[in-house]
Amino acid sequence: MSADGRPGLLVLVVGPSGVGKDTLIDGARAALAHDPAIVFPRREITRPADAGGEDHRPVTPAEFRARRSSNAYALAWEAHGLGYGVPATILDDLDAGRTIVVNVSRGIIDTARRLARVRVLSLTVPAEILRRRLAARGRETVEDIEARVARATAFAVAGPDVVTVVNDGSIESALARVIDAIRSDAHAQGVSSF
Ligand SMILES: Nc1ncnc2c1ncn2[C@@H]1O[C@H](COP(=O)(O)OP(=O)(O)OP(=O)(O)O)[C@@H](O)[C@H]1O
Ligand SMILES: O=P(O)(O)OC[C@H]1O[C@H](OP(=O)(O)O)[C@H](O)[C@@H]1O
Repeated sequence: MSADGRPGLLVLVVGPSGVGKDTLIDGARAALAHDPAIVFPRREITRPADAGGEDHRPVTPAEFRARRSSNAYALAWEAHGLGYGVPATILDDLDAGRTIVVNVSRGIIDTARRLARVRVLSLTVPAEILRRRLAARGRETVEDIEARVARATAFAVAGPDVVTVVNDGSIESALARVIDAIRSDAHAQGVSSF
């Protein structure tokens, strides 16, 4: 149980843009769909619904600001010129002892640690692979891709609750590691490379 008494577990999937967070979360969601104790919340983002990528709830910048100030988000941040919010309903799930799995900015890890017991899944790959993956994904312009690669090293992710997964091999091998880390309730630690 966390210091604030919430019995659930908050699994934060973090890492630079293009590292594979959404891909691995999608795979884990499909593999764990039978388990009602594991929740994959839908993020709210100031990005059009048809931009590609995850199934998010699109909000306007004004709506994002209003919802953020009325505490509709348990976690909220801005990155890449966009606003992101994780709905406050995750707090009810954490109170009920569920496991939440969500893609968040590396910048809000400490804030999340004050909400509940946290396990950080820190995904990494070398910058050249990031650039190649972002270009192949095709959602951003060349300028945006360079800005995202530059941001890759903007944060240090550290702590006893961090599990590092190097996603430079097959998606399947990284997914197996991610699913293990979501399911195992003991605090796993260390680095796995595939
Ligand atoms: N192990 C892998 N091998 C090859 N390609 C991969 C691997 N993991 C992810 N990819 C590909 O890399 C691209 C980026 O992955 P994804 O969109 O999941 O990254 P992300 O971390 O969620 O990025 P962002 O933060 O920008 O949303 C996708 O096209 C995905 O298919
Ligand atoms: O660099 P940091 O702050 O860790 O990550 C910032 C954001 O980058 C990605 O955004 P997107 O889904 O590509 O728009 C992640 O989802 C995260 O919200």
